[in-house]
Amino acid sequence: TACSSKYVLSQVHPMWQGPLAVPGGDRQSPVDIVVRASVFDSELKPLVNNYDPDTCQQIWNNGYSFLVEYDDTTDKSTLKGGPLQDKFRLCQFHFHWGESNAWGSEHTVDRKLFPAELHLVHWNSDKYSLFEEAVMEDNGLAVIGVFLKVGKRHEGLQKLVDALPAIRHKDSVVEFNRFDPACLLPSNTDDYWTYHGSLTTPPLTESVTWIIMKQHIEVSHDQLAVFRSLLFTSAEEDVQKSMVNNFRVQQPLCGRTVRSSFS
Ligand SMILES: N/C(=N\S(N)(=O)=O)N1CCCC1
Ligand SMILES: [Zn+2]
Repeated sequence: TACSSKYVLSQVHPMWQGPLAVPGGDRQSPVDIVVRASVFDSELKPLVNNYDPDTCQQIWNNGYSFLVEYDDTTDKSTLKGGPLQDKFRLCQFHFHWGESNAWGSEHTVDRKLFPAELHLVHWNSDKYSLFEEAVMEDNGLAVIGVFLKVGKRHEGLQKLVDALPAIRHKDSVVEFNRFDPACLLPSNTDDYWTYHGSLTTPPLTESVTWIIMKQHIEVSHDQLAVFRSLLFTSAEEDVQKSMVNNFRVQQPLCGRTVRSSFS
């Protein structure tokens, strides 16, 4: 099976040229969270997010998603608690979404797909001094996943949506300041699932402690439509391609246990 081979060839993904061999390959992401198979762990603590809006630096289109990047040269925007033993620094957040509201998330809950998923990427600053180091280590990264549903307009998201037309093309970047990513978290961050997995885009390294929020956030149809107005392609390319369906196919659990912080 895909779990036993030393090198698993991840599915040929339309966004990346050709199959990608992944070292190990038995703790890949994303996965389907089977609620009835998740194990309640009373040792799991509440998350402690401490984000400083002043560390927000820029928003840019990297040709796969759009990223909001934070200054991670000091411990100003941090995550600790939850399943984590160390302190982690926020370096960026980004989203994955579909061409329609029927799909778009990377993780699923009992096979339920959401129209989009937010990822807040942090790296272990107690153990490493750079993201590039941490990304290679099995306790190097922590990513918070939040599901998006279509409903009422998200006021906090609108500032970000208004910046997107300026970064329509791949490699475009604009300055973006004073954005507090905590406004994108659901009201309840005590209830989450957690498991050990990987990055869902290259380098696909198996260095991520995933923390998936049970409670989703709501954004409006129009806000999501602006995500879909972004392009995978740079301004120079003659064929423009809409940035949609930028999610990875689900990966085998390979015997991993998904724990829950709630019963
Ligand atoms: N794939 C990633 N994050 S994700 N989708 O696994 O959260 N990243 C690639 C390099 C920096 C973050
Ligand atoms: Zn992601």
